[in-house]
Amino acid sequence: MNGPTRRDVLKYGSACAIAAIGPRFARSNERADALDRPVLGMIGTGIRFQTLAGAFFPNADIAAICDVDPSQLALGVQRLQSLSGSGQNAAPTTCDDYRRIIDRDDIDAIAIATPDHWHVKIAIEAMHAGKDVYCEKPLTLTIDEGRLIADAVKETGRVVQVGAHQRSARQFQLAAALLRDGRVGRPRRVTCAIGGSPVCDPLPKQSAPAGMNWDRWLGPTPAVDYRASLTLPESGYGSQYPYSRGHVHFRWWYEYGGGKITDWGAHHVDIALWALGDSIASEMSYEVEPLRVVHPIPLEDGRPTEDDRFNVATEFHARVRFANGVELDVVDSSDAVGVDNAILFEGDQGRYLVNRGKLVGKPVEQLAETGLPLEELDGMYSGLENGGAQLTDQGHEFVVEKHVKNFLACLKSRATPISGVDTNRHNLNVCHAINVALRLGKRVTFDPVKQSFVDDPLANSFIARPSRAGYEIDA
Ligand SMILES: NC(=O)C1=CN([C@@H]2O[C@H](COP(=O)(O)OP(=O)(O)OC[C@H]3O[C@@H](n4cnc5c(N)ncnc54)[C@H](OP(=O)(O)O)[C@@H]3O)[C@@H](O)[C@H]2O)C=CC1
Ligand SMILES: O=C1CO[C@H](CO)[C@@H](O)[C@@H]1O
Repeated sequence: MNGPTRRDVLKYGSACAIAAIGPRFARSNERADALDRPVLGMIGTGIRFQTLAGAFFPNADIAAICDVDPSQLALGVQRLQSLSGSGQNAAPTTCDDYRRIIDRDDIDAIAIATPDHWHVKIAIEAMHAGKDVYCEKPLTLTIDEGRLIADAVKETGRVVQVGAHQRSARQFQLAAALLRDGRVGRPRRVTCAIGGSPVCDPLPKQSAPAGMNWDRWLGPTPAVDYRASLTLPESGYGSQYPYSRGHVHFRWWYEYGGGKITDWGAHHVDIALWALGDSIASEMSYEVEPLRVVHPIPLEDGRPTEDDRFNVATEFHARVRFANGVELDVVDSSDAVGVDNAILFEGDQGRYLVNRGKLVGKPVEQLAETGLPLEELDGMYSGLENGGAQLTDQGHEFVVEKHVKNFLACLKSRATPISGVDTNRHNLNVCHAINVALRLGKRVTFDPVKQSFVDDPLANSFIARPSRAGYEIDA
């Protein structure tokens, strides 16, 4: 069955426009075989969609796409058409309500590339509707969302891959394995340089872009006015869109994201903790000290006092101390590591550095003599391929497609993907704890077993957030 059912139409009425923009997919194969080429629905057709579509397209049938903004949806359709060339297999149905996708019986899995405040709600509802889920990073916006999504994975047995795709890149896998194999001795400190978050001038209130469903964009977050700059930013990710409380720049508002700390912490902090052994963030209490922090507006009890401009920390240096003595530093600047964006691993016998372009340092130079840390690579994830003598995977698209293929393989094997919910959510909680310490400007201690901050009611007020009426998780 393709497209909306009668039940869909009765349930959601005409408010959700479905536009069939071409011939639909015909599914001739049986379900088990179909997982060789699963049918996918993609939710959120912004910048990330462009890359994800390219990664999924050769490996799955993209049957439906969804976005709350018709102009984004049109870009999504264009992208699929250009991927298909001839137009064959590039005719998804389109809608502005993700429930139309997760209710479809012919869709096996969904990919979520919406802003962060929608991730967990859509993912949980999709799992309960029987879908496997590829969900972009950062998986959660709060610590409690991590618990909720982990429970949903247990209850439903669905496969979930988080889009923390650096785990699929050879150089990050090797970097983690080298630390685990003791190639720099006993780990002392890992430093993640991730760059600061941007600052903006006050943004005037405006009508939301024509056709955009602003209420649905806000979803579970408080109802507020749309705001956007009248000019384009000079540079930076998403600089083709004006600064706004909305498209792309949602990252720089605590209501919808966590600034660089979660936006890039979801990559580098995850890799750092993978190297340190994963359970480090799920079993041991850790203390977070905000060594340096600048917010663009005053905060009161960690909450922004103005609502007309970005509010996340623009400059920061946080130190996380684990009970085993290892330290994790998360910094905005390159001072500590010498390049803008990288992870520096330091042990009592040496150091090395990794980022998306390179893996360098003495233990890397010595690999020809010492050999690859094969046992450690095997232990990190059973599905990890031995990449031979290769040290890096170049090319963002190539790595994302590897990550997508790992997800698709797990749809068949039902194994946990390389970036599964349980490890990911605990690692991301370190980022959430850092943000709480930065927002409160004080040291906090997080107990991952109890999932709460120790003796700290104010810090604990950040563990969960209420959902706006009508946008609670429907499971
Ligand atoms: N793994 C990685 O390396 C990367 C991951 N990402 C992640 O991908 C996600 C999207 O980021 P990005 O593409 O840059 O952001 P964009 O704002 O470009 O894209 C998000 C899209 O989702 C739409 N949207 C918002 N709410 C909903 C909803 N309820 N249902 C359907 N669509 C919705 C937005 O509409 P509107 O146009 O109205 O805003 C927008 O078009 C983020 O979580 C980000 O962290 C991003 C880049 C790289
Ligand atoms: O990898 C990435 C590239 O930069 C983007 C903007 O900061 C991130 O969201 C993304 O995860």
